[in-house]
Order: sequence, then C-alpha cells, then structure tokens
Amino acid sequence: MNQTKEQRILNFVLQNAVRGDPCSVLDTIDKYCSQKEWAMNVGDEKGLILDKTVEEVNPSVALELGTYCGYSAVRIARLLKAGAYLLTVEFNPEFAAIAKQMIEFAGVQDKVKLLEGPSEEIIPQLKKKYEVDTLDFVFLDHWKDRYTPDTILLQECNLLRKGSVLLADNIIFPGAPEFLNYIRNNPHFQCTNYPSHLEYMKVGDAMEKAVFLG
Ligand SMILES: Cc1cc(C(=O)N2CCN(C)CC2)sc1-c1cc(O)c2nc[nH]c(=O)c2c1
Ligand SMILES: [Mg+2]
Repeated sequence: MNQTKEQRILNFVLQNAVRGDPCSVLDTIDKYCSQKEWAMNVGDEKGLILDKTVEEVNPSVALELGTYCGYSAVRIARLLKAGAYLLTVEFNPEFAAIAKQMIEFAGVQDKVKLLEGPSEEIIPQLKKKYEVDTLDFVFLDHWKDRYTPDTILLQECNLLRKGSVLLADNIIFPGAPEFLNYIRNNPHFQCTNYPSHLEYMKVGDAMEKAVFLG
C-alpha cells in the first residue's frame, strides 16, 4: 500500500534524527518539509514565536488543538518545566498514530498526552476525565472554523483563568477572519498580532496571541 506523506515524514525522522533529541527531530522535519514535501507543521519561523510564548507563559498545563504529525507537540513539550504537561488533541486517527511515534522518538512522551477525537467532544471532558483544573496555555492549530466555537467552549467549561494565554496559528493564511473578529472585539481578551510567514513558504501569515482577562 502506498505510504502517506505523514508516514514519509516520520520515516525520514526515524532514519535521520537522533532518538531522544527533540531539537534534532524538529530540524529533521523542517529539512524534509522545506526540501522534499511541504506539510502543515507550524515550522521553524512561526515555531520561534511559539517558543517565545511558551517560555513567557511557562505553563504547568498546556493544551494543543491539532497535533498533526506532532511537530508542535515536540516543540512545546521540550520547553516544559518538570511536572508540567501538554494535552494535544487530534481528530484524524492516521495523524494521531504518526504523532504518537514522533513524540516517543523525540523522548517527550512523559510530558505529552495525545487525545484522539473531535475537540468539541474532548474539551468538555478535560476537567472530569483528564483531571484538568484550568489551562495556562492553549495553541490553536486545528481547523480555522473551530477556533471560535472551541474558544467559547473553553470559557463555558471554565477551563480558562485570568492570564490564560491562547495562541492561534494561520491567522492570515489559510486565514481565520471570523475568529479574529470575535477575539479582537471581545473585552475579555487582550490580543497581540505576530506577523510571520506560512511554514516553508514566502507567503505571509501571522499568529494571534489572546490573553484571557477573566
Ligand atoms: C493545508 C494547507 C495548504 C496551504 C497552502 O495554501 N499552501 C501550502 C502548500 N503549498 C505548496 C501551496 C500553498 S496552507 C495549509 C494549512 C497550513 C496550516 O498551518 C494549517 N494549520 C492547521 N490546520 C490546517 O488545516 C492548516 C492548513
Ligand atoms: Mg497551522
């Protein structure tokens, strides 16, 4: 059976990266996706914005919506302090299977809990089933049409506290205009825009940070 692009990315990492070294996994994925096959990882340029935001927040509990191959899960987890952890949600079972192997190869599996299913089903389970109190950091990188409903759901489920930080990818490309309108006109959020480029391309993109004011 023909391999998928995501399987080719994983195999390239297994054959070329250093097991247990998250940075080598990230560099290897970026090398493959910039030189051989484009893929929707947050990438090295926007990855630096993600790094700075995670370091600034220094979260104890982080949530990622949209795992894909696990690139940003590895990127986030490598920066987490002892005892901190990342919950990452992936709807697509094939992607989840790739991401699980990627996260384990990088050696960050003890800091990452991969949850398979639709975000709208998993978010309401976070408190009771996954023993979450509130989320310190949320990375939105799943599907632009889910950014607003899931942000509303996070508030309805009391998962945000004063100072919780949301960071959303693809604000410009493919674009999330409805989310941008919602979050920038919402008095409960303080927003900051970070212009950048679409991963591995010269096309303009941006990330939006939104701090929950309570
Ligand atoms: C799938 C896709 C195709 C794009 C595109 O127009 N191009 C890339 C390919 N090149 C060749 C042309 C130009 S951009 C994009 C994309 C990028 C992300 O970061 C995403 N993040 C989360 N969830 C997404 O669905 C998501 C999609
Ligand atoms: Mg993205």
